[in-house]
Amino acid sequence: MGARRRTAGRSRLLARRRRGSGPAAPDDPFESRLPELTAHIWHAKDGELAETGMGTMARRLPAVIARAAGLAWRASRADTAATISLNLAAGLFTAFGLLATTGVLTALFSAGPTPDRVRDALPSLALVAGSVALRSGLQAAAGWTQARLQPQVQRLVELRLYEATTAADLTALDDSTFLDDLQRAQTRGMNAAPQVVQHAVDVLTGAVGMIAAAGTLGVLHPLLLPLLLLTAVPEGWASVRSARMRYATMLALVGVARRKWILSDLMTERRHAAEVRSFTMRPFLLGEYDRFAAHQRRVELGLARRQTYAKLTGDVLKGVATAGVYVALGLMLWQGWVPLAVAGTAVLAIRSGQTSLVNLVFAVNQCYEEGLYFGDYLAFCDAAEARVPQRALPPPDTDSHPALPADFARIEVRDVTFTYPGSDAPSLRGVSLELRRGEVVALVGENGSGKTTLSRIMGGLYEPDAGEVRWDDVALTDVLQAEVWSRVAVIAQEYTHWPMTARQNITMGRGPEHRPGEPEDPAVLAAARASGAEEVVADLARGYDTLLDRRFQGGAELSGGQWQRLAVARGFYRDAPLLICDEPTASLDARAEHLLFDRIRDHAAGRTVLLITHRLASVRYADRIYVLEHGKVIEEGDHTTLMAAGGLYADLYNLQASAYQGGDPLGGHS
Ligand SMILES: Nc1ncnc2c1ncn2[C@@H]1O[C@H](COP(=O)(O)OP(=O)(O)OP(=O)(O)O)[C@@H](O)[C@H]1O
Repeated sequence: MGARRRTAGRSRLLARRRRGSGPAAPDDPFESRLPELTAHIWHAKDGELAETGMGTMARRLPAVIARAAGLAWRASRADTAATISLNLAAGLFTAFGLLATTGVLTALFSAGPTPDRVRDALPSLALVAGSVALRSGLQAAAGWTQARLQPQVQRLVELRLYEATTAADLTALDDSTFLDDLQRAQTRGMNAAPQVVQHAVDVLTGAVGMIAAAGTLGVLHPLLLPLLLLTAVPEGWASVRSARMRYATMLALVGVARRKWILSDLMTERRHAAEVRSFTMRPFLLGEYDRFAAHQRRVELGLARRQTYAKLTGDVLKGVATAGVYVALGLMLWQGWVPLAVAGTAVLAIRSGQTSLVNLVFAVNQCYEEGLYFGDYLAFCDAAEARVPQRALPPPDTDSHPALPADFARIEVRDVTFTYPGSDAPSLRGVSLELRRGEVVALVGENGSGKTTLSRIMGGLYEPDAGEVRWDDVALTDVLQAEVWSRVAVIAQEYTHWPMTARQNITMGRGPEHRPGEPEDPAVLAAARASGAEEVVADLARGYDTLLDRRFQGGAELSGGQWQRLAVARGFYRDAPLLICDEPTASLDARAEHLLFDRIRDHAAGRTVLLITHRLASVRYADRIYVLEHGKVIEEGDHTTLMAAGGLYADLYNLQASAYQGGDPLGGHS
């Protein structure tokens, strides 16, 4: 008794601990220390599916099939037409074979000596054999064309999505709804497309098989038709019920499955590997994973049990229905409504129709499910295409868009205002500035003041909500995007570590193709020398041909500063009249940083540079400095003027200078 009370007390204590920071209950995977998760894209449609009845499905199915057919038609007209006609022809021969069977049975069941009866049956038997062989050949050919269709459909849907996402306005990719829809379309919807086509063809095959069997029965005797339905309904019911149970179970396991994905990502991805080890996360992660996996196993074992019951019930009902059919057939024979040969053929037709109906019901279910995800994909593509700016498209006639002037005198930012989608406050409010040709102009300001946003507007990545950027008298928003991007080189604050060779990381797919053994492109060498990437490449095993990604064999990994030198080389290589450098030295060592600013000044000869940096020692030589605060220009002038003004720039500059001179940075002026 006392022991039981102690145990109960301990359980309460454990439960309290679990509610706090202790380990969660092994049998309750939802009492976890991981954050609560929303429904995952992979299962986003399960709820909708679980609640949709067969009637609704049947009503909505034609639209899904029409979309699948349209897609297949665009992917390959020949294969689509062949798939449909081969399936129809196979159905025709199924019916023909069944009808010919009556001839065989009639001959066999007629009076007379057996050899004569067999001889009489031979022509019909040849017809049956011929139609079975033809049907098999047609079905095999249909399978082949169907298999050919799959990769063509896949290619079409992938291309459409990537064409839209790479051309969509950059602000679309700042929009969380757009990103959610993209993820769902990419990870689930895109794969659903070939599945929908496959299941739509299965629906067609099942329907054709059903119609063939039903047609045969109708020809034999109209009363036989309801018998087909009677036997097929229980099995169809069991298969749909079992599929529904699977969906309901998947739905119940959404949270668990998603957590398992997250945990498996944490345990296998290279980017987490060092922290998993240094923070000794292994037992925690493995323990969490095991609890979720154990729960999932329990639920799935329960599902297997219930599915077996459903199948058993279906089988019993099917047995009862089949017995009913035989009784009905016996009665019809007894009454002389059908001859014995027709009854024999009817049994075969009913069996064939039964299989087709079960396949049909299953295909309808699958087609509908994949159709929901495919609908997501289509909706996303439409939305993404609507967000492709006119200026991204190739011009219908070249005169409709002006070119940027080759020898501009100045670039002017006039009264620019910009708010990110979904943000309440504007990131830029009436910003105006000017860059004369050949100048180095610096943008300075505290974190979040709007420097990167402004540089993106000047680089033609965002369009301002109000105001404009002009190159002499040409407004940037009138020019084709590709033209703007080719005239502006950007060394971005956040740049991509392209999983490509060192050379490709500099040329970015431009310039002459490099063949093995050929001398290096002088432009690549010059950009690498100016940026300091030359030393990085010299240390690589295969020089410019080294693949910069450890995930591939022979791939190399670079340090943060080494990557930054390559990113700078990329900007220098693109010989554009305007160079935007957004924090180009954040990861560089002191010597590399000093050298880089010198080289940016050299590079500027004849070009215009917009330099964004927090290293104020490097901006003192800029021709003009603009100071941003909360999206507004609050100061402008050269270093001397701004220092004399004693405003924010002077404060920030003195703060940095005093830190180097050993003064008290918090005191400001030492
Ligand atoms: N993609 C985005 N979506 C919504 N808001 C954004 C986005 N990018 C930046 N912002 C907001 O816009 C404001 C300006 O950001 P921006 O990156 O231009 O500042 P910054 O001056 O370059 O800062 P830092 O010195 O830290 O690089 C910030 O308030 C930031 O939160």
